[in-house]
Amino acid sequence: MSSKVIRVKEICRNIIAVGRNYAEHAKELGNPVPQGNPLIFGKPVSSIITEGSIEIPQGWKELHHEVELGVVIGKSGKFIQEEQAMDHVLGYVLVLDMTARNIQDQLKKQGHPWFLAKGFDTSCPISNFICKSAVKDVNNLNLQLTVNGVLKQNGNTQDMIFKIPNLLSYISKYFKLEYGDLILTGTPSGVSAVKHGDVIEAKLDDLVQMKYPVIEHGN
Ligand SMILES: O=C(O)/C=C/C(=O)CC(=O)C(=O)O
Ligand SMILES: [Mg+2]
Repeated sequence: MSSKVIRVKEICRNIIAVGRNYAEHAKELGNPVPQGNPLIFGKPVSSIITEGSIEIPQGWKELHHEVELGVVIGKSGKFIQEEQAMDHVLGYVLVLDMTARNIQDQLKKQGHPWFLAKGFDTSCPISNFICKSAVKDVNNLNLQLTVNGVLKQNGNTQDMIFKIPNLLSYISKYFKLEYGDLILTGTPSGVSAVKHGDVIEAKLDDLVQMKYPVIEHGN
């Protein structure tokens, strides 16, 4: 499998995202750290981009970057046991869970879903695929993100509250995981707003890096 190029955008049929999975990020937004079960939400597959620009819808003011480890499912499964969960992983991608924070805050106040704030076109830029066998320890991967060369996020997967086997086991109780599905595992602290003309660069250890310019419609 390692020699095969996997195009995640072409095989992905469902994106399931985890929120508040790093305590420092939950705290920086004034949110409680999840107790018991992970916080789950969705993004549409149409939000994935693999090249081009992140496009801010016209007039949106507070678009935050969230760098995250994405897990790509290789084997379908329902009610996956934690002990077998890693057998269902094909590999990984680096992901930006772009989030319109002010819109998310309004939606939260109204008790509405976050879908608009997190699911608009271009809100899920991803890197090239990384084969599972290329990753020595998925629980010790550095996630870094810069905006215009300035370091904003610098986290490590060792700080995830819910680790990958736990997440896959929990999610698969309610959603049958299929080949190509993408699981976003949450962002470390340091999220901040970007604007037209900014350039976001992110890297996952020395495994992969990616670069996305930001544009706003109407500029
Ligand atoms: O609850 C909030 O205000 C915000 C939560 C998130 O955006 C969660 C994430 O997407 C994350 O932690 O990565
Ligand atoms: Mg996120």
